[in-house]
Amino acid sequence: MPKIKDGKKVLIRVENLKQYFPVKKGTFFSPEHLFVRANEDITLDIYEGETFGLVGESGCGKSTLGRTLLQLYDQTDGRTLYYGRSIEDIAPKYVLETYKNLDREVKELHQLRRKENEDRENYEKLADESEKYKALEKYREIEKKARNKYLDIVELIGGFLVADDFSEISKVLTSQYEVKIQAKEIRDKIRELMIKVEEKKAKGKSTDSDNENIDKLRKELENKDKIIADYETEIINLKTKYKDHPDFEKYESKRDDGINLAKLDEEEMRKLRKDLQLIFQDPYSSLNPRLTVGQIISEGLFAHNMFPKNSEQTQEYILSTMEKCGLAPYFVHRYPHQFSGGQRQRIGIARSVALSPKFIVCDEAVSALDVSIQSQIINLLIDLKEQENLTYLFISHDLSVIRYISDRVGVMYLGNIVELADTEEIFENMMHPYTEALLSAIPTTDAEGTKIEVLEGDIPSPIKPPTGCKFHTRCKYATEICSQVQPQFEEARPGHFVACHHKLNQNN
Ligand SMILES: Nc1ncnc2c1ncn2[C@@H]1O[C@H](COP(=O)(O)OP(=O)(O)OP(=O)(O)O)[C@@H](O)[C@H]1O
Repeated sequence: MPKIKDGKKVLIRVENLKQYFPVKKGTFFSPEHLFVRANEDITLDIYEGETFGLVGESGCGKSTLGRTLLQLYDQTDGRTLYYGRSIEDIAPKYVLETYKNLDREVKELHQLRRKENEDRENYEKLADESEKYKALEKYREIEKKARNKYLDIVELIGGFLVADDFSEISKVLTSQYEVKIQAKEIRDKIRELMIKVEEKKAKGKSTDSDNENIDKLRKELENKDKIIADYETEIINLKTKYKDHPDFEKYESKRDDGINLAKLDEEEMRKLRKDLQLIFQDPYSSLNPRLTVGQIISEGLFAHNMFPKNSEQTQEYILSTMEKCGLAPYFVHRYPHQFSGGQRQRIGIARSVALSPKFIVCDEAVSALDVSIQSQIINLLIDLKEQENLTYLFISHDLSVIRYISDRVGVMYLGNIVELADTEEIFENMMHPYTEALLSAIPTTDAEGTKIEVLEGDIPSPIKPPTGCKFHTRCKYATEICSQVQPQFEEARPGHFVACHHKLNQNN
């Protein structure tokens, strides 16, 4: 069940996301362990069916964010929740671990809460401004850690969090979940066998034994579902024990069935790969030159057991996907080198779309193409989004493309999203000085002779970024506080988020 916010379904929720890359510096005898802080403290929701545009100067961390959401990197910290499938469907093991170790998990949460309180009191006591700023940063770090831990637990157990003793709760939740994992494995097996049956049918082979196996598995599955329902009754009964606690409802309402992508193991993530796709900038390097178009598109279909090999049904599906992406049917046996850049990008798109994904990261997907071809590919992406109910994270340094395609836009600077709002709101009523500078740097025809403002100064190093607001070294509005305190990313107007001590256009 997808999460609903402001009447819209959330597909991906990112909270306090961090992605650091280690770099070694220093001398041989005293190596200094440093990190490129490519993404820092990113919090955002991506809604089902929207195109979320991401802009910012080169190296600010756009690609890293796209790839981290897809878990192509092991994220350093934070939560990435996916609502496109149910927990039941994937039955990830991390849920079982949480249920099994509830007691320990909740103890860790209490420890973090104590530390958070200590750090807050310490911060409130300090008089010296500079020390106070440092203490505030420290307190905010621990506050985030405690919050993430709290959500990791409460989203899975809800009102049970009020309990003093978790042994009974842990036992019943673990027992039920173990059966859910078994049920999920049976469902996977049935799906695999059904594909096998289709393949055998296409070759004219007998499928009797497979059909028998499928029937057996279906019966087994029915049994498992009954056991799950029995445990559910037990869980409901157990809840009555805690229902009168004053905090029960508060915690119960925090239940959430988003899949925490960062906690999935490789095999679980592999199953979700078909949902979460990436379209690259360079169509040349992303296609295997030794495979024909048909093979390129079918590779994923077979890997994910979506279609039987050698069947007419599969061929028809491949041809219809090609047609949707503007590729003629006779291209099916051709190799990538026989196509132009735009056509190759269409092949890359067809390969992704064939998997019926839910979310696609388009990383500079049109940047390598001629301008005339760019608009064809952008329009193809828009059409596909409507037809297939897709959701895009559209990364581009080209502001006019972003404005054209995006429903909402996030502006990144040195690893942080500094502003986020509806597209027109960003372009007409930007509140962050960086957005203002970025937008005024758009090359425009300067007919009235107005000065075109270009962002001055080099981008600071993401290894040792400036303290406080990272943009303060280049910001014309910066004051003392900007160099000391990192501004909070807050909702300044409905749906308009910004992290700045001196927000622009506040009265618009
Ligand atoms: N795998 C990696 N290992 C180490 N550092 C990396 C890695 N990937 C990216 N970085 C660094 O992280 C920072 C953000 O890079 P990223 O490619 O995400 O930026 P970008 O905004 O997409 O830039 P561009 O528009 O130039 O692609 C850069 O400093 C980059 O050098």
